[in-house]
Amino acid sequence: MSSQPNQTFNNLLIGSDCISIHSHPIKNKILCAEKDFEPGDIIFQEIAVTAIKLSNANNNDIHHSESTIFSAIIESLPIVPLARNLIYAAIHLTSLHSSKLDLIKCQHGNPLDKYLYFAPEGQAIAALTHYYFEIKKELSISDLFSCSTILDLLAIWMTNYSTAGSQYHAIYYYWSRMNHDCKPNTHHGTTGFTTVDNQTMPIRTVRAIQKIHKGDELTISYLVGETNFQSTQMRKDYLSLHYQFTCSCSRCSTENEIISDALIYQYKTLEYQIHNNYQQISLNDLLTFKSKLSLNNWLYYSISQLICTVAADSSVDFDNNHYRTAVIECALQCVKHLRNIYLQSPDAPTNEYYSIFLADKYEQLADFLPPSDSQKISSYKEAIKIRKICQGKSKKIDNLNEEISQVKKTASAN
Ligand SMILES: C[S@@+](CC[C@H](N)C(=O)[O-])C[C@H]1O[C@@H](n2cnc3c(N)ncnc32)[C@H](O)[C@@H]1O
Repeated sequence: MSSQPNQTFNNLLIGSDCISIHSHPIKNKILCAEKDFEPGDIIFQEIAVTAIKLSNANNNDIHHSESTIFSAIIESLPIVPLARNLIYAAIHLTSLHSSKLDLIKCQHGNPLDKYLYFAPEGQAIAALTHYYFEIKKELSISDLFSCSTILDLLAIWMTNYSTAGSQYHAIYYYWSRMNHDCKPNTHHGTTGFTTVDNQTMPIRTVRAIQKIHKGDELTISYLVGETNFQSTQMRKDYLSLHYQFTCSCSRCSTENEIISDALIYQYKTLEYQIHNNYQQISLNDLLTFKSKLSLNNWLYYSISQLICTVAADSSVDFDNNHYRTAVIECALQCVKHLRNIYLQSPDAPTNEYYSIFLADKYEQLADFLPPSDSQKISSYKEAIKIRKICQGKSKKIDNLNEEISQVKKTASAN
């Protein structure tokens, strides 16, 4: 099921001349950059083609939620959101206007067969198949939708959707064309919602996290949390199981596998040492390790957390002042690097999670810096700025302002 819609579709808010879709012999379609980008640049911003609201109660976006058979299936499924969401997605797809369906049909979908062996996805698919004719009758689903059509659409949905905030799953015309790389060159996030035809639609923003040249493929990481820190083989197994491809990115290539796995091992060792015995970590180890991380944001983010932990632990007897200053400096560099990537534009944080993390870290590190260090004030200011941008999510702003004036007084007295 791969065709191109014949009408022009443009849900891009930013970047219509920055990206293009191309064919690829292995990956099917790929998204490419039409110009150069620096880390932190917005590449494109897009409104979803369609989205479903996931909460079971008061689900206005699912028109057919009163259906008895539909509710019965949902109730009979295991209490696993994924299984329920699949049924919601299937029913949602049959309620879409044909022009939207055409847009979705041109996306790539991996076969669903493999899911039949897994719970809960398999149970959802089996329940849908089993009850399909009753559902169809009860919901007056058009004859255009046979059970196999629905399963094809569901395959596309599962291969291409993304969560948007905590309540929505959505499909995007451009974003859903982005392939995986274990060392991706972009970062993405839901940066707002808008209303289209009385439906809530998420807005997705994609930013560069590496230098990108015109013609480069734009990639994201499909790995979640801890999978980023697994060995090459484990990452490959995960991607093959969930997305049905064998990863051949630079981090997974044969030449880099050993280096990549050694880095992960080093990271794990460092994490263990930091949580168990600070004194064993030499500053050199820390700095050398940090210098290797520049291209992987997940590691960068995690190492920032670890280094901040070292800097923050007041129980550590930092006899060696030089060590302490260097650890704080190292942590500040990490935090600044992350700030440049995730909050490049000073008035538009892309991701609340990172914003709060960064504001907290700036504040924490400022606490540790001596009053004579000019970075103390600038770090507090950075924390305040980020929190203010987050629309006053922090209650600490006033305290911080007071603290800054105190610090200024102390610094000028020195
Ligand atoms: C969200 S879609 C990405 C766009 C897709 N290539 C297309 O043609 O529509 C995800 C699917 O693309 C393919 N894919 C993604 N990353 C890949 C990679 N690094 N190598 C090979 N195939 C990949 C897999 O089939 C995966 O299930």
